[in-house]
Amino acid sequence: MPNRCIKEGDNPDLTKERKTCTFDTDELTANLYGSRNNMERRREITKKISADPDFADPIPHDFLSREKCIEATAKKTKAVVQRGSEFCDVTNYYEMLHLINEAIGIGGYPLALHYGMFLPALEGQAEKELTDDIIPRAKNLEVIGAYAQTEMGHGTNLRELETTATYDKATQEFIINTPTRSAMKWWPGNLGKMSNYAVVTCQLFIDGRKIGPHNFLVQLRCEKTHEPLPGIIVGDIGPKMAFDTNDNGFLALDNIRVPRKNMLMKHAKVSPDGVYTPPMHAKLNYGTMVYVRAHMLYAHGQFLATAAIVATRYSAVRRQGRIEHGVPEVQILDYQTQQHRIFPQIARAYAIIFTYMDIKDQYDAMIKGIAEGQTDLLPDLHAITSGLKSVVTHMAGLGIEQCRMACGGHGYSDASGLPKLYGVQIGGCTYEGENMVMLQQTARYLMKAVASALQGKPLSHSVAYFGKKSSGKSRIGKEGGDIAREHEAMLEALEHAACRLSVEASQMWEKRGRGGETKERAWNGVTVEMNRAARVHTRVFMARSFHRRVTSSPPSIRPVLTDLLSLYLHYECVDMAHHLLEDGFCSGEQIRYLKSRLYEDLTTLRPNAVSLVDSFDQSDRELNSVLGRRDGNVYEALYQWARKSELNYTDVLPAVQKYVMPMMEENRSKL
Ligand SMILES: CCCCCCCC/C=C\C/C=C/C(=O)SCCNC(=O)CCNC(=O)[C@H](O)C(C)(C)COP(=O)(O)OP(=O)(O)OC[C@H]1O[C@@H](n2cnc3c(N)ncnc32)[C@H](O)[C@@H]1OP(=O)(O)O
Ligand SMILES: Cc1cc2nc3c(=O)[nH]c(=O)nc-3n(C[C@H](O)[C@H](O)[C@H](O)COP(=O)(O)OP(=O)(O)OC[C@H]3O[C@@H](n4cnc5c(N)ncnc54)[C@H](O)[C@@H]3O)c2cc1C
Repeated sequence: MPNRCIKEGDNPDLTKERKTCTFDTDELTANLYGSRNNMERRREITKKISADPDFADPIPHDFLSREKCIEATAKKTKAVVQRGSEFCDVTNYYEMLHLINEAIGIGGYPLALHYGMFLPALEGQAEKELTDDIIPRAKNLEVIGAYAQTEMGHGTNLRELETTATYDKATQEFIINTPTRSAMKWWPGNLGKMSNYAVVTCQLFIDGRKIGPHNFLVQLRCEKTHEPLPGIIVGDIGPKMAFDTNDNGFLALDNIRVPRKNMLMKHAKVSPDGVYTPPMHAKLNYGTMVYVRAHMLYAHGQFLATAAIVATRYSAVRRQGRIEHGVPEVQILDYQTQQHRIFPQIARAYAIIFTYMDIKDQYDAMIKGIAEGQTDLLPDLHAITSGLKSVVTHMAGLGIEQCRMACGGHGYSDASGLPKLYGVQIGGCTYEGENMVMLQQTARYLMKAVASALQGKPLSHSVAYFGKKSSGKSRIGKEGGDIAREHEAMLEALEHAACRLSVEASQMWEKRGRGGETKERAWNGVTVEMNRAARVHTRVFMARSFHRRVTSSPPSIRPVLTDLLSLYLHYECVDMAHHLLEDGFCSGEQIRYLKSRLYEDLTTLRPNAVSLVDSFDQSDRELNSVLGRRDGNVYEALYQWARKSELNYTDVLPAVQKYVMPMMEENRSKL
């Protein structure tokens, strides 16, 4: 079967892997990106960018200072903006996303938050009077914006943000102020140096009454000189774990006046005479976060895919050790432990991307509903995206780390691309709401679902399975080799576990309440269990999404996807075996059966492993990894990469000349 990656001059082990492919890689790629046309468009963009001198990196960013990286990235950003339409349809979200990944990379760029949050906030929350003015200018990049919500002292607990916006009826303006050091905005991406505007989240005060967090458009810098405006202190928060090319910033505002229309008033409003009208749903002001949580699933699925590509290809190329005496050294991909480390990451990357597709459909339906005055889809979507954001970022982080370690010593080198990838990706556990906090949002929703299920009330989409009657005993291992029924048995077992954990957490919560604790204190005594239930529920949602996509996939790729789904479900069930065993729903024998099936899956997938990762269709530019390169010619490339280290510009380093050589000389002369 064709694997389109095969080319002459490639590492022979990789070519051999590609020849064992049992499916058409292009079919799978097209399925993953929605259509053949989308796949072709991605490839055209890659080809054009790779050949364009404006996007060439004579020195890899690994060897540049942060300032030099930012300069190189800003230059490329300008080229993308000015010449974007030469490469792609700039109005197409996915084409633009691909263009930016190819042209710039993942470490941040001056417009990341402008496009990722500033514009979405204005489009989703501002009303016409404001949008008519600012959105065309923002889209035209006459101005650049950030989303400034988090403060030094508060990020999670939005209710306690300290920045104030006080309405002045006399002038019909808001006065925006940073009252304390801890009230300084801290962390917002692209706020420090790039943006001249920001959407700033403030506590709204009218007539001395605190109303709660609302968003305001504030100009930060002069449009001509880019100098901060009077009363505004703004800068970069300094080096951090990754996102080197993003100027995450700080901001203090000294009683800055903005006109009334600068409040984002699509949902909540303040009239000229200071009358406040609440939004039709209390949390519509938090809509930008729901948007990002939904869309970041795609990015994190792709991050995990990158790591899986690197680890799989490298493991096919690297030969070390023997499985039996007297035979040549084996590809490390033949070790069962290596397969067990890497293959679940391949499956999880597919699962995350497929889940994103479902969530995107739900998100679009929710937005349509809001436009028609209905918010009924919001609570379910908020609950499931809070859980998915948390589970996916954590899963992807663990997966990338496994892939990095699976590359041995070279995985520790920046040449692999994996340390940087991990640094960027793992930020997702924190931003858009710290994971432990967001899981509690899901858990709250589960508690309501438990109550509804007990009362026989209707259940919404993500928790509909709470209404199913459990069979009491799992059917795992009893389906006589019928793979579709085996999949269903595993899904049923996971649903049973999620439902049981939710009910038990609810009972623990109630029990503490009956013991005299307030609801809130009792909640804090059971949050570990609450979050556990939320995680399992979220993993059920992902498993169902994956299952749905596989069973509806074209017949040509369904067999390989079914193998991948088998591995995914067996792995998930073994990973959550304790939840399946705890109440006797599954027996020890059934868990042993799942493990043996998982080991069979590793062997089944082995011939298709490289082709499955090739199907993610990430280019060498996107991978940015010497170990993961498509042609597999790793060792020569590794040496050429190291030669570019600034330590190798001279054979004798100035530091050695200045300190180390004299020290050795002194020691020699002492003898
Ligand atoms: C587009 C592509 C994406 C690319 C990604 C670009 C990468 C760039 C990298 C980084 C960007 C990072 C940006 C940021 O981090 S911006 C800052 C993000 N900050 C947060 O996420 C803060 C997290 N905190 C919160 O969201 C909230 O404070 C809270 C939800 C934790 C708690 O809020 P609170 O007001 O205290 O509410 P309650 O818990 O009491 O809940 C009340 C009620 O409201 C419901 N609810 C809460 N939030 C929402 C929501 N967003 N939508 C709908 N409903 C919501 C909640 O469920 C409760 O419901 P109830 O039980 O029925 O009462
Ligand atoms: C790379 C990056 C980019 C960012 N970009 C932006 C941006 O563009 N705009 C912006 O406004 N912000 C941005 N942020 C800030 C980010 O949104 C916050 O850091 C994040 O929401 C977490 O909030 P926090 O820092 O207040 O964490 P904290 O809430 O202080 O978390 C610290 C610990 O306390 C725990 N904790 C806190 N509350 C609870 C609770 N109720 N129950 C149990 N445990 C709790 C947490 O679980 C965690 O373990 C960014 C952050 C990063 C790292």
